[in-house]
Amino acid sequence: MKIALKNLTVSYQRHPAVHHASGEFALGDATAIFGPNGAGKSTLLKAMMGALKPDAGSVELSGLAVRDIAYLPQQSEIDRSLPVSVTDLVATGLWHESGAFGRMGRTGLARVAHALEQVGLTGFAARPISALSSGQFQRVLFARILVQDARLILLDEPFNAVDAKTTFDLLELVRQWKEEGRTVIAVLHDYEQVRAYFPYTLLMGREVIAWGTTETVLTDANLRRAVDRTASWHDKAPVCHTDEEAA
Ligand SMILES: Nc1ncnc2c1ncn2[C@@H]1O[C@H](COP(=O)(O)OP(=O)(O)OP(=O)(O)O)[C@@H](O)[C@H]1O
Repeated sequence: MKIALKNLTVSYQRHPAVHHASGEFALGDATAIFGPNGAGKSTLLKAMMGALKPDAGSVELSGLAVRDIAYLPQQSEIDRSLPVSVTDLVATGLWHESGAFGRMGRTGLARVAHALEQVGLTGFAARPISALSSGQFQRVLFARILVQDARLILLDEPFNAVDAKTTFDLLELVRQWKEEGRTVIAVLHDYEQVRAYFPYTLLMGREVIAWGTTETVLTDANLRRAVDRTASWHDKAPVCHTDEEAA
């Protein structure tokens, strides 16, 4: 198995948001993607799960099938007005086993119930998702990841608008996933969370500013460079002429 970026450039209207990123993620461990607003962190995650097509370069996910990848978008990107229950939503994590419109058997129901128990939401199974608080909804999304049983877990700002207790409980799940040998890659803004739970960090500033162990990456000098690089890349940055075009 290998999870790597190879000279990856991802653009919006050909203006690069992630520029020539290369490197390899630590397998069976947790890596934080860190950097200022607009540094290209979400764009990178979306490219990794295949929602955005690279302009150049590639994401190498060898040894992983689509079903092995779980992706949690930012809460602001999820429509919570859908008339579905907590159980319905968590059960969508089983789609690769039951099919998109397949019936969930007794085992599936038991797995959903167990996942809800693990995230502290026993008793919430029948609630509509529209009636949950932000923190409860985030617990439901983590339960969905639990039933999906993915080997690669991509999380985009999973603790935004989530209280301290919920954040702590969900970070403990990240710790559990690491112990189970899963690879976790999360966009985070909280320095302390990164230092406590994420042994590796990829620091972005539209480009890779630094990538390695968290203590070597999160230095004042690197953080300053990430801010400077991001600020100098405004949205009218020149169209990226890729290496292929130049050749
Ligand atoms: N759908 C889009 N269309 C055009 N430009 C976009 C789009 N999404 C992001 N961008 C631009 O790409 C750049 C990187 O955005 P991205 O969301 O990846 O950054 P980020 O590091 O995740 O930021 P934040 O911490 O604020 O979430 C930003 O300058 C943004 O303006």
